[in-house]
Amino acid sequence: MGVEVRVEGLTKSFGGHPVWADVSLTLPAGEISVLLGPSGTGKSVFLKTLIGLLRPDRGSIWIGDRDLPRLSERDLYEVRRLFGVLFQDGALFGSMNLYDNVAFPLREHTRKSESEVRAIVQEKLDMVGLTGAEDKLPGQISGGMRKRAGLARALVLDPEIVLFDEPDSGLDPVRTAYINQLIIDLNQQTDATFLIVTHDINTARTVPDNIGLLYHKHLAMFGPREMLLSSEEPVVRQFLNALRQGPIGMAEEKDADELEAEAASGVELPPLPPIPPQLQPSDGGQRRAERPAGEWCRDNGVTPPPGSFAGEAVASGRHAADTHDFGRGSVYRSEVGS
Ligand SMILES: Nc1ncnc2c1ncn2[C@@H]1O[C@H](COP(=O)(O)OP(=O)(O)OP(=O)(O)O)[C@@H](O)[C@H]1O
Repeated sequence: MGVEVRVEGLTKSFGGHPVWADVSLTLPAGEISVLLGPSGTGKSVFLKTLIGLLRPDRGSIWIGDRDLPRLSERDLYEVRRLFGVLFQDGALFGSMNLYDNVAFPLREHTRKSESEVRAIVQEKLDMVGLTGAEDKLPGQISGGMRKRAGLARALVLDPEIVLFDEPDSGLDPVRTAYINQLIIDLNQQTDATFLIVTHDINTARTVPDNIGLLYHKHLAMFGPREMLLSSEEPVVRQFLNALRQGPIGMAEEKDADELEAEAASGVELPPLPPIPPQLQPSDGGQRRAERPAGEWCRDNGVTPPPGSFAGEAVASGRHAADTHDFGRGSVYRSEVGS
């Protein structure tokens, strides 16, 4: 079972230049969260700070009663074992085959016998669909396979928190769809707490339980997926819908003249697109963290964008027979139409 990570007032700068300041958020135990933000807003720095590779200027990272930035090197080493990290390029050793790459953390950090190591490595390779590829070298396989091998290695010590640094970078849309499905399935199987840094809007819209957006040196918003996908907040709306209109410009923030010109031009923002269904585990089961479609909007009195949840009863076989859920979708459709 994953653990909650509570970040309070986290601030990081390099040479007096702030990357971000006063970031506070909670990664709920066992849930999938996505962190978005324009290039250079410090998403990778945030991941590195979470695992203690970078020290923040101020603030706390609570895991249970332990505040990571305040731990001694020795205690930090212990806490790091709670984390599994999928680095952008998989960070595999080029001279080792996949088996030895995945076995590496077990041989390095545990005293397991080679037969125990073998059982665990086979299990993890199977989880990511790489059974049979044990003898391949990283250079002999595709980028998508390298990501999956990196993921098997990130999971080998049964982490409670898994960090993904751009799991979709360099992948084509089909491979990205596969890796997204794998992330959902692994979350179902492990119940670990997942944090994904990505630029892929489709991933952000369909995979996570929560979304956060870093912008202009602070956390613009963090919350349940439906909250951000129904938000009218300009920067959230612009980013999650990949629009040119809004406060984010080519170099990060538009200046006052650009914004004024945009307002004067009378360009109307397109309406918010429907909230798409969240990806479901491929075995037809349920993730522990999963919430019924539309629940957040309903509980918070938010009318979702027109067309939201309309396909839910069809998209997920599980809900098809659930007339209550289907009824809820219908209510939204009629509310929206009225
Ligand atoms: N070790 C470091 N020393 C000094 N500056 C750094 C260091 N690491 C990162 N930075 C700076 O911090 C800022 C944020 O970088 P980071 O790589 O975290 O952004 P990002 O949001 O992950 O970007 P991208 O989406 O392009 O990957 C950048 O301006 C970068 O140059």
